[in-house]
Amino acid sequence: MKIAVLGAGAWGTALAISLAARHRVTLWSRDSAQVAAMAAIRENRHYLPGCPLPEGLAPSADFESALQADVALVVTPLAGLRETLARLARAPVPPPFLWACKGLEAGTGLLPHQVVAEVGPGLQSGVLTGPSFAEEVARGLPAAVTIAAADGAFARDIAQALNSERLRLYANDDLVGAEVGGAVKNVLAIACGISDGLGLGLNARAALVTRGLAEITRFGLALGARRETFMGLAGMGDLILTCTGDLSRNRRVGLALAGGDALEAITRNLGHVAEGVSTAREVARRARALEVDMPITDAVCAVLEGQLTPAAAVAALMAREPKAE
Ligand SMILES: NC(=O)C1=CN([C@@H]2O[C@H](COP(=O)(O)OP(=O)(O)OC[C@H]3O[C@@H](n4cnc5c(N)ncnc54)[C@H](O)[C@@H]3O)[C@@H](O)[C@H]2O)C=CC1
Ligand SMILES: O=C(CO)COP(=O)(O)O
Repeated sequence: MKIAVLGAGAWGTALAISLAARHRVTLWSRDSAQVAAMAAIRENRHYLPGCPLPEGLAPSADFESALQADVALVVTPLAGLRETLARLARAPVPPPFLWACKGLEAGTGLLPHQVVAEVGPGLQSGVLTGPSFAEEVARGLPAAVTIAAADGAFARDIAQALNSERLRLYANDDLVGAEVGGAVKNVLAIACGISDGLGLGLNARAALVTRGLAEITRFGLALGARRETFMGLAGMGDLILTCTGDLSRNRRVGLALAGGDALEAITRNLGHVAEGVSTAREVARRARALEVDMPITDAVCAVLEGQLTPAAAVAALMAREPKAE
């Protein structure tokens, strides 16, 4: 197959490396200097250092040529999804596509498939999501993720076509559930980073992961998701990975907040996107409108907005009235 990966950050590069073992892959970046450097040194030194680009992977700054493919993967941060899709939709023959960004769009609070419905209507598409740190996928370590699409047959076909012995792909037709799992786990990873950074222990972390899953589930059900999706890779799988794995940028944001660093400096020094930072506010806003109770998300928002210190946010969570589980 010919595959276009649109977006050459850590995750786009890792997916391109993994897929290039069996397919011809073009890795598009909007930054032509980055493309020239990747072509010369066969490595994406800023976003994924130490992971060689294999032969079947061609870096490119030519969006239109890259799109002459059987399938495209949009792997920009969520903030770039709308403009990238608008360009894709203008192609003479737009290919079917997957997006791999996680979150709710800043300002609109839309899930990615709702952005897709506004800019890329009528095209076959779905989300690729689940527990998958870029560095591990690029090194060829085993991972399993989900492709979810409203059209379950499309999800199954594309999962079959892209599946490999390194990256196992499951299919799902619960698009909303898959997206909610991937979006909200980043907010909860910030919470776990805060808790671990404050030295609150393993019991506290297990409580946050478990009650966090309850928040994800309540929010997802209110948006029309299926409960069982949250027990799968896109739900519990990604939540556990991101809340406990130090490769997570969102978790690292929480750790640094607990250490007293300012949010602006943390995100500047990270060198990568941490989607939970902007998604937290959007989840809290939509949850309020839906009358869904999300106390951990609210506490993360209060810390991110500087209304509470990390320690005060934990104290506020623990001071809540006992309730039925
Ligand atoms: N890194 C990981 O392990 C994983 C990341 N993701 C998700 O994938 C998405 C991308 O993440 P990363 O690649 O890790 O981010 P990153 O911060 O490593 O790289 C982002 C890349 O996107 C480019 N970019 C930014 N805005 C753009 C735009 N408007 N148009 C085109 N390119 C643009 C940047 O120049 C950069 O190359 C995020 O939504 C993230 O949550 C999902 C699974 C795993
Ligand atoms: O989504 C991810 C793993 O599945 C990556 O998480 P971070 O963006 O927190 O690094």
